[in-house]
Order: sequence, then C-alpha cells, then structure tokens
Amino acid sequence: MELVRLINQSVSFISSLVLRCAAELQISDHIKQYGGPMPLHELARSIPIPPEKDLMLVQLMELLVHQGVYAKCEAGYQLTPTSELLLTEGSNMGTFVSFIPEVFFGKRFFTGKWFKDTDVGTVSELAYNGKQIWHVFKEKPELGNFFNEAMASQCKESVRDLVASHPDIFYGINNLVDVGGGTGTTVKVIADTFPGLRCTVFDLPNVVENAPNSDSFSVVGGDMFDNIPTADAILLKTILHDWPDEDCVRILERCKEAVESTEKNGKVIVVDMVLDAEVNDSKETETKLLFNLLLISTVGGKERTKKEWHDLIIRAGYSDYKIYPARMSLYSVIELYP
Ligand SMILES: C[S@@+](CC[C@H](N)C(=O)[O-])C[C@H]1O[C@@H](n2cnc3c(N)ncnc32)[C@H](O)[C@@H]1O
Ligand SMILES: O=c1cc(-c2ccc(O)cc2)oc2c(O)c(O)ccc12
Repeated sequence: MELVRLINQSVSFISSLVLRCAAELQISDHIKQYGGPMPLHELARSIPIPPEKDLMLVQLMELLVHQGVYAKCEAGYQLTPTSELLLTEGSNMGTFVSFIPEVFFGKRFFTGKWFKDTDVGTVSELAYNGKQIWHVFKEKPELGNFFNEAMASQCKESVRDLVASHPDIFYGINNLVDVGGGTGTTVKVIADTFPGLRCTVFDLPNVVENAPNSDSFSVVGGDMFDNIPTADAILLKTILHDWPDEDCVRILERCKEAVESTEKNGKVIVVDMVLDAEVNDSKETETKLLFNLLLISTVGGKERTKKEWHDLIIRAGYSDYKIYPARMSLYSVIELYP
C-alpha cells in the first residue's frame, strides 16, 4: 500500500496536465453538442485529432472516467457534474484549470535547493528580480491577462454559490465595492442577482482597464493600500489570502475607513478559505492545504485558521465579526463589523 501511495503521488502531476488537456480540447463542449453518450471515434473526429492519436485519447478518457470527471456507458462518454464545470456556455472553468504556475515562475517551485537556499522571497520575487506578481503583471500584460481570466473563470461558480447560500448578506445595502475585483465577473453576478444594488469594481488601474463596459457596475482603478472608495459594504473575495498578516491589517483598516464614512452601519464581507472550518467533502481539506502552499510560495500569502482570522480582525480594529460556514464551495463568508 505504501509503495502504491508513494508512486501514485509522484505521478499525480499527470492529473493536472490531463485536466488542462481536456479543457484545451473542449471535450465537455463536444460531448454536450453531441447530445448523448459520445463514442470515442465521434469525439476524436469532432475535436478533431489525427486517427493515429485515437488510442491516446482512449487512455486520457480512461483516466478521467476513473477519476469521475467524465462517465462512460456502453454507448460512449458522458458528462458528470464535474466536467459540466468546463462547459464554455456554463461555468467555463477551462482557463482556471489550464493555469499552470510553472509558466509564470519557471521550475524553482518546491525544490530541495529552493528550501536550502538563503535566498528568501516568493518564487515570483526570485524569478522576476524581487518583484511581486502584481507588478510583473503590469509589465507583462500577457501573463496578467491569463491570470485575470483564470480568476474570472472560477469566479462565476463560487459567486453563484455565494449568492445562493447567503442572499441575506446583500439585503439592506445600497452600494457595494468589490476590492480586488479583477475585471468585474463577481460584481456582474451580484448586480444581476440584486438589481437595486449599485456595484463598483475596484482594482489596480492596469487590471480594471480590461473590464468590459457594463450597465450593471462601475469601475474604479486604484491601490487598496492607499484609499478605497466609500460604500455600505466592501467585498474582499480571495484577496486577504494573497497577503501576509501585516498587509492584511493595512487593507482591513482601509476597508474599515471606507465603510465607516457612509450613513449606514457598514460592513466588510470577506470570502476566503477557513482551514479548520467544517468540511463537506473529503477532498476539501487537501485542496485547502494545496492552495495554502501555492499561495505561500507564489505571493507570500496563506490560508488561515479560525484563530488566525480572529487575531487579524481584532488587530485591524473591528468590534465584531461572524463566520458563516461554507455550504457548497471551499470558501467561507466572514462578515466584519466596525
Ligand atoms: C486572487 S485575485 C482575486 C480576484 C477576484 N476577487 C476573485 O475572487 O477572483 C487578487 C486581485 O487583487 C488585485 N490586487 C493586487 N494588488 C492590489 C492593490 N494594491 N490594489 C487593488 N487591487 C489589487 C489583483 O489585481 C487581483 O485582481
Ligand atoms: O499563483 C497562483 C496560482 C493560482 C492557480 C494555480 C493553478 C490553477 O489551476 C489555478 C490557479 O491561483 C492563485 C491565486 O488564486 C491567488 O490568489 C494568487 C496566486 C495564484
């Protein structure tokens, strides 16, 4: 068993690559368009791939069926709720699963040498002359656009989950600013769900300049460490996990100032992982631990336990907070009250 476990883990990188391959070949879209269980040869011709590679496609599908990403019956391959998430006309998470950080940071990730090196800093700082990824993205817009699209492509699903599980969070507020909201995917879903709510996306100028023109939300460019537009509610969705504690305290202080300067009893809504929250699924804890390592190494952030969230919120001067358990996704909602 131990040997199998070790070998399994050492070849597990293939799982990420095969998933990326399925996304790039748009296998989910082809099966959906076929309209029923899709035989292998139909899938192969529809993609299309050269007939000499059919056998390779069989092996790829075998693994994905074994892992529950696709299903198979006698007549052919079928979608499962997991592979439906890759549908272009649906959640469209293809860009997210295609985001392989090696493209950004080279191969320095988690090598023994990297651990032993006296060089400290994130892999981004080591690969790009001491620069944080947010600055690299400004200089290399093609990398920045890929990252923003990857974030946007996982947003739809997690925000739909958020508004469905916790609609009450948005009741009674007139305006909301999504700080670090990228190109507006999150605020679009929120504004479409709550049409009376005025929404603004706030992010670095080089990011919001790529936001689509929309009647549903407005756009402001700026730096969240300097000044955040005032609002009844500030949303921080997967922002604080990018930063070490001292920076999070600064961001939370700016957010507190922004919600305190309105007439309403404002609040800050944090959407992020809670490492020791109740879990719905056995994969959840492992996924949180994987993300934790990813963030520590790429941006110098981390996922946090309930105690770490408590300490951060109190240090930033908030009087109270409430953690809502995650219902369907990895993310919990934490409401902060000034
Ligand atoms: C992990 S992404 C989260 C995007 C989005 N909230 C989501 O849930 O997908 C972090 C975002 O923070 C933005 N960001 C980084 N530094 C920032 C700063 N100093 N001021 C404003 N936004 C910043 C990035 O441009 C990026 O869009
Ligand atoms: O540096 C990253 C990388 C990711 C990432 C990696 C692999 C995927 O299939 C998707 C995403 O996500 C990040 C993230 O969410 C973040 O807040 C900062 C950095 C990164």
